[in-house]
Amino acid sequence: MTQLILASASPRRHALLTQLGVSFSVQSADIDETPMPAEAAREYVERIASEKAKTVAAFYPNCAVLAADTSVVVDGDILGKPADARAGLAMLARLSGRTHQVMTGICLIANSSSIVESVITDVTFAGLDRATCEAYLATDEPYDKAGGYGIQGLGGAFVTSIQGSYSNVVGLPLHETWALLTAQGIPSHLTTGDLRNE
Ligand SMILES: Cc1cn([C@H]2C[C@H](O)[C@@H](COP(=O)(O)OP(=O)(O)OP(=O)(O)O)O2)c(=O)[nH]c1=O
Repeated sequence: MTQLILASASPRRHALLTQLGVSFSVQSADIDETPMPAEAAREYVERIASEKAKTVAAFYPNCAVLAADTSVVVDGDILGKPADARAGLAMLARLSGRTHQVMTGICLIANSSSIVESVITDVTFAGLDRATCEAYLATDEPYDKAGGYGIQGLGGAFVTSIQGSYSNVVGLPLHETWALLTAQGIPSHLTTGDLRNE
């Protein structure tokens, strides 16, 4: 059976793939994530996910490799991880009281082919005051997350509604990932009926 590698250092992605009951190992891919000039958000997350997968696949040609990239998108602008509290404050101010998109590109290299797709979730934030943003930025939660918030943590308090996949916001859309893996013959507990570890 083909071995699956998750090309990611993200603990959220590890937890989500584990949730699917898929056997995998982990190799992080360190790549330059700078957007190209005028690159559209969807192209960007798909390109970065592909580059992460390719980087790891080059070392493990006989394995299947899964990678993802998540960005927050507001008015077409791509928000990555805030470098510091000042950048985080600017991001939260842009997200306050409105709807933005969270886009995740996923790439699976398996059986000599590379498949890439992206999933979009609309996330609506309540209006945030400066003191609340500053209190949030004093925690360490925002700094390793696109857009400077985590819906699965304290940042969930800012979210009034979402439309689309929740797991996509956290970094790996479960349904689409499962469908991609299944199409390439990579089994999960759903294919094997093995729920003993759940
Ligand atoms: C919006 C949002 C993002 N995130 C996370 C998901 C991703 O891990 C991260 C975006 O950064 P990414 O560059 O997509 O991923 P990463 O650097 O964490 O991991 P790797 O490249 O090694 O796979 O933001 C949340 O955990 N919650 C949220 O609500």
